[in-house]
Amino acid sequence: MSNFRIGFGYDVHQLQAGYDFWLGGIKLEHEKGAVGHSDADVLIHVICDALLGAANLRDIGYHFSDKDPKYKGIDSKILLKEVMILLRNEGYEVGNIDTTVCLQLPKVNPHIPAMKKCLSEVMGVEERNISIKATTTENLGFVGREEGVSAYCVALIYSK
Ligand SMILES: Nc1ccn([C@@H]2O[C@H](COP(=O)(O)O)[C@@H](O)[C@H]2O)c(=O)n1
Ligand SMILES: C[C@@]1(CO)OP(=O)(O)OP(=O)(O)OC[C@H]1O
Repeated sequence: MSNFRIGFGYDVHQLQAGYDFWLGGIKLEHEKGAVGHSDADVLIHVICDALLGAANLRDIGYHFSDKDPKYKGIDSKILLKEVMILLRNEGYEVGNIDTTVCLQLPKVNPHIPAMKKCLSEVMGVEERNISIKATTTENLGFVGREEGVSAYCVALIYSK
């Protein structure tokens, strides 16, 4: 009998000119990029938080402090790999994840296959178990004004 657990993640990063825009492990070409202590990949951050939450292992900032110079500019794929190790050390495997990126511009859809391939490799999880979706906020709020990007993730994990 498997033991199933669910987790949820939410994160926001500012968008500003002069920064790279990393999302789902790939770099998007855009006039603005995401601001953070790390590479500010909001999609990877919510995946980390949902997985950590599902395993009751606190959150991304608890494990990788945004005050620690070691993580300045770090590739979030490295953090996700670490989270997968923490998860598997506790005896868990990923069932599936479902994510939504809230972003006014640019369009995410054309990049979803590349993001899924990248995340599948980093996580060691089949692409069919990684869902990525996107929505604008119809020009409303900080996302609508193109001041920021947010994302949500739910994750199902299990142990045998
Ligand atoms: N940054 C985005 C936002 C949305 N999409 C896709 O467009 C569809 C319509 O967006 P609405 O906000 O009007 O619902 C949405 O369902 C996504 O398929 C996108 O690719 N990139
Ligand atoms: C990823 C970390 C660590 O570098 O920094 P940020 O890129 O600022 O991201 P955030 O989601 O705000 O917090 C988690 C931090 O631990």
